[in-house]
Amino acid sequence: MQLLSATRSLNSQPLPFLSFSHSISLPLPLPFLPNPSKSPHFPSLQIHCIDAAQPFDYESHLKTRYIQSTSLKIGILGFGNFGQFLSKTFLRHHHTLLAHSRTNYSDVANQLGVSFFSDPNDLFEQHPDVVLLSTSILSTEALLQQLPFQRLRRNTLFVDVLSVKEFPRNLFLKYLPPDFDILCTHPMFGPESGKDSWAGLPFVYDKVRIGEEESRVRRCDKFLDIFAKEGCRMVEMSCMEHDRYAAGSQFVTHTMGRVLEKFGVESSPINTKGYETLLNLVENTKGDSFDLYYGLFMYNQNALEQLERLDMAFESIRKELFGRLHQVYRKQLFGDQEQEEMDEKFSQKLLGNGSLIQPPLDNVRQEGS
Ligand SMILES: O=C(O)C(=O)C[C@]1(C(=O)O)C=C[C@@H](O)C=C1
Repeated sequence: MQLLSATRSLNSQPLPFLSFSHSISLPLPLPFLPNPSKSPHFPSLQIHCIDAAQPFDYESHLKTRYIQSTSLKIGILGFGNFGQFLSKTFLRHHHTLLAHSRTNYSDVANQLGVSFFSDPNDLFEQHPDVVLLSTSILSTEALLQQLPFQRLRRNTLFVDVLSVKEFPRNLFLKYLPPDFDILCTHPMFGPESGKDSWAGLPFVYDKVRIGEEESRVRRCDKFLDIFAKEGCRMVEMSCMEHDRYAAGSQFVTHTMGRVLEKFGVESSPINTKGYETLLNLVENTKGDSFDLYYGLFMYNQNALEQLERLDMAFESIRKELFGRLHQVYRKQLFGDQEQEEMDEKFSQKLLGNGSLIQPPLDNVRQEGS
């Protein structure tokens, strides 16, 4: 079947959804195109015929319609490393992005195809569907206190991607107008761990407050879909549960990374695989700001307990090591019988008050000398 298309000559726009092709004379009437000889608006319209152009155009038309129906206007507050990292993927999913940050990131934003606003008033006047907080944990409350919510549409969806969850949840509930929807999320990855792919990486979310209207439910789902389509492992859990798990995993990871950095691990010519893992851990933790680490500690109520557990675990390991060492010395000095008695006493002491028993090395040496 021969299908029709049209082009207009220089200085004019191509007609929407019509393709270019080679010219052939037209025996058919064209009810949907203006007659070039009669129309003053299309002075030099040329009519062309092509094969099989229409299905292609129809497809692209459908695609455009699909993108329009699934695309969101997302305003990102905080356009540092993490905000930029997320934007790249959001853009691939054809969402429209607006950004605001204290620092002027207009050049980076331009390069990415994101509209940058140095004033949040201007961004909010664009009426984003979603406002995404990608701020540091420490600056979040100060920012929320200053935002001109009145410039937004009445039921805007607020989302955060902070590494702690109860804290932003409570701030949202405190500062956002009651009509706004709230989705708290935590992508358990970042610019380093998610640089090649997000496939299989956990994405935690809690629909804290989503209105019942279909459009609001759909808007939230469209946002979550970005991560689902990237292959993330979608984990719905309460903010409280998240913080409990994250203190025992992410916070402990960052702590160990920082401890080892202070300790001064260095590559050697005979690195084991395990040691390389430690070196990588230090590298990864170094890449994250101390503000992030401090935020993980200060704004997750489970973090202190985990720090204390780490301390206790370290002491316990020391005790185990020095306990054995002590046994070896006693055995050398007093033989097996004495050793058995000592073993019993020693383990009772350990179990008793759990306090650290200093290795009696000096005593042993003195006794032996
Ligand atoms: O990939 C990175 O760059 C990260 O540091 C990601 C990392 C982490 O691994 O702790 C840091 C912050 C986010 O909350 C999630 C994960």
